[in-house]
Order: sequence, then C-alpha cells, then structure tokens
Amino acid sequence: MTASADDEPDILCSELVRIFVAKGIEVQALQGLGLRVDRGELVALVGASGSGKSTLLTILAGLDTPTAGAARVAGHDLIAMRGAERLRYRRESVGFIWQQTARNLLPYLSAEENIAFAHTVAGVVPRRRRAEVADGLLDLLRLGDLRARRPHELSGGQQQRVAIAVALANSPRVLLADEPTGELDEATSADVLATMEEVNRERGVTTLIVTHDPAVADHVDRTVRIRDGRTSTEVLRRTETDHTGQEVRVAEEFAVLDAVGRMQLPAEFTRTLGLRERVRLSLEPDHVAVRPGQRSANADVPVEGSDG
Ligand SMILES: Nc1ncnc2c1ncn2[C@@H]1O[C@H](COP(=O)(O)OP(=O)(O)OP(=O)(O)O)[C@@H](O)[C@H]1O
Repeated sequence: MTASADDEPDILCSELVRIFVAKGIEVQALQGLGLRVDRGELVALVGASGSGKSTLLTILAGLDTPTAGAARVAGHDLIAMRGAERLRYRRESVGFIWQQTARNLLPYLSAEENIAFAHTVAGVVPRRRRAEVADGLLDLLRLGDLRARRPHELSGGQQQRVAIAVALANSPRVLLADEPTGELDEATSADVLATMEEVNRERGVTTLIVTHDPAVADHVDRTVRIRDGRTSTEVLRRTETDHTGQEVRVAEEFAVLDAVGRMQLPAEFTRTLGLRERVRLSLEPDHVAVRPGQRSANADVPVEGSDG
C-alpha cells in the first residue's frame, strides 16, 4: 500500500478500458472512463443497461483488473496491486453491498453474528473492541432489536441494513453498492438510500452507489452518468434559499470533458440535428458551436448544436 496524501481523492480512474472477449468477439465494456470521487463524498452512478457500471464496480472492488488505464482507490493502485495486497485491500479498504440481499449475508448467522464473522475474517478490529464496534453499527443502522434474527427472519430492507453494517464492520474508507435497492419496493428503497446517506454523513465513508433507482436523486449531491463505457454527464445538486426564504434544491446537468478534451453529445442533440461522423466546430467568444458537417438542405441557416 502506498500512503495517500490527505487531499488525494478516494476514487480516481482515468482512461480506464476493459475489454472482454467472448466467443472470439470483443466487447469494450469501458472505453476510456474517467471518474473522481473525493474523500467523504456520496455519489450515484447511473446509466443504461450494458453501459459498464457493474464492470467498473467490479474493478473498484478489486475483483477484476482493467485492460488499460489507471485506477486508485483509498491510496491503492488497483493496477499494480498483487495477491496479498489485493486481499488486504478487499478486507480493509472497501466494503460492498450487492443487489441480491442473499449475497450479502450468511443465511445461518444472525445479524450480530454476520458482523462478528466479518470481523473474524478480516482480523482488522482488535478482538477486545469487536463487541463495541458491532453495537455501534447495530445502533447506527437501527438494528438493535433485530440483532438475533437470521436473514430469513428479516424484511428485504432490514437485510440490506444488516448488509450495510457488515460492509462497515472493518471501517473501510470506501463503500461500493451495486443496485442496493434493486430488489426492494419504493418505500423500502427510500429507507435504504436514506440510511446510506446517514451512514455517509455520520461516518464520512466515501460512497459510490450504482443504481437505476430515480429516487437516489433525493439523497446524493452528485450523479455521474455512464454511457457506452465512459462518463458522459454529471448532475450536481445544491440547496439554495429562494426569494421567499424557502430552501429549494437546484440541480444542474453538465457534460463531462475528459483530460484530452473529449465529451459526448447527448443522443437527443445528435438525433435532432442529424449530427454524425463529422461536425463543424467553431470557437465563439464564450462558447463552442457544433454544426452538422454535411451540407444542410438550407445552407443559409446555420444550426447551433451546443452553447457550452
Ligand atoms: N464477463 C464478461 N464477458 C463478456 N462481456 C461482458 C462481461 N461482463 C460484462 N460484459 C459486457 O460488457 C458490457 C457492460 O456490462 P456491465 O454489466 O458492466 O453493464 P451495466 O451497466 O452494469 O448493465 P446493467 O445495468 O444491466 O447491470 C455489456 O455489453 C456486457 O455484455
């Protein structure tokens, strides 16, 4: 492990590529993806099915390695990391929550025993402190009364709350969740997302949630969208006070410009203006204009594609 400077982001990916070869056919699941998540941030990662979200999360979890590019998480270089460090990274630096509630917990152990098992496997928390750490987590996740129940005696939402406690057992710097509300109904999903928000606030654990759940917008300040294996847009949200003194949430969407100046135009823009293959770019005083490269039927009317 390399010691990380205090201002180093907890997740930093650049030009990440992951190519799978299945039956002789190459699939580029990640195509030069960049992502930065600062310490203590709570970020949602969204994108259509097949856009590369799970591929990215599996790499960040230390379970797969990219074909090319750079990725650092919690001070670890995920590309250079080998056997023993990789194992230690998975046990100490990251916690995971999977969509399938059953995948997160051992079915024959109670909530409390599942946390104790995570402690035993990793051996990070000293024995004398384990009971106290488990009590703190059961309190934080509102599981005090349910500590002796086994997974099948808990609702889906309660199981995911135990899963969060288990993921936090070894005080990881980074929490990764792959569709944590995918098997839950709307009300339970909102409860699990609110719990993750609270855990992030209380413990300061850097959290990345991959989700299709639109309700996530109510719980995170930043949503990153992946399209075709690249980060395409980000939505930033902030709370402002309007002229009547009311607090309102304001959301603003940005296109992501990568280190070498590439960005993706929204599919709706390219479709509406028939932009394909070649476009005309021009630098205006305060914006860049993108025009169709092919001659338009009415050449006198320039079509402005983007105003920055
Ligand atoms: N092990 C694999 N072998 C071959 N192709 C794969 C493999 N894993 C993923 N892919 C392909 O990589 C692309 C990205 O898949 P990925 O599972 O990362 O998408 P996703 O955004 O998580 O989708 P979903 O929202 O449906 O889970 C897809 O085209 C998928 O078929």
